Amino acid sequence: MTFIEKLSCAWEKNNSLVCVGLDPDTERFPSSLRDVPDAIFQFNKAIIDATHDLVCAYKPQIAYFSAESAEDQLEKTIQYIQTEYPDIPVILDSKRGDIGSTAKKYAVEAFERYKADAVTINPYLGFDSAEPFLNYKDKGTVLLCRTSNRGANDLQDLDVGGMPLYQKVASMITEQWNFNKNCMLVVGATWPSQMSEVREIVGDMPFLVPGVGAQGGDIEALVKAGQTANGTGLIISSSRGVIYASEGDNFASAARSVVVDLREKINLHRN
Ligand SMILES: O=C(O)c1cc(=O)[nH]c(=O)n1[C@@H]1O[C@H](COP(=O)(O)O)[C@@H](O)[C@H]1O
Repeated sequence: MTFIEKLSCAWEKNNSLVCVGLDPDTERFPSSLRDVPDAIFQFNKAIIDATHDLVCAYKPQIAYFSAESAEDQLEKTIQYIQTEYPDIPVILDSKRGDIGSTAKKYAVEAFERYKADAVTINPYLGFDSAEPFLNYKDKGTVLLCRTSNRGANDLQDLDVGGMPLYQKVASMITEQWNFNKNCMLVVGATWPSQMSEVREIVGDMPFLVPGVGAQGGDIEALVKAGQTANGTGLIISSSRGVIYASEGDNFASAARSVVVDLREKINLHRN
């Protein structure tokens, strides 16, 4: 099964466009997890067990693991999802981007070491930097297009021959990079009008949409701007707003409540 097929099944099975971002910051863990040797894995496991029937994907962010020398707990987290909840795809957020020879190794890291179903990458080194990822036909490659942060417009809006750079990125990926139909784009929830412009360019290509919750993206606006005709096409990701809904021992049940609410708010505006 390809990544896109797995994602489509998860959208349908859980009636959900919600992705939970796993950005485990040990300083925000409840005191009961403070001196536990595999605390990061235990934290993630509790969040995953509490939300697996409500989501279409999980997105672990690699920096939260590597900063703590805890790559083994990233491997364990991905393996746990794939064993216990094999219908839910895992998007590794590592935003890699380098010359082809190095990119090959990054692709091996994402798809063979971590066995992620999809990975985020940075397209700004051009096609040869993305190709090693795109050649994994059954895996997904998520390319930065219009990021959610305030500084997104510093470079991504620059005029490149009559159109902003993010639109050029969107059309180049659609026309030239998507030969295995495994590309997706990051389009931040905080930019609904840019999101509808990108949707016009790319047809039904799925968007990874970070920026709801802690970054304040407007759910109604983004769903209306980004969904496809059949009410899907979006992987709407929230990390801090979900996983730190409570910093006490009830963090997992608090996370579940937030995801229930988020899924409902999103579904209200789907076609
Ligand atoms: O690729 C991403 O996931 C990403 C792209 C983007 O434009 N903005 C963005 O916030 N992200 C990631 O999405 C997550 C957002 O976290 P919260 O703001 O806590 O929901 C972080 O892991 C970011 O690294």
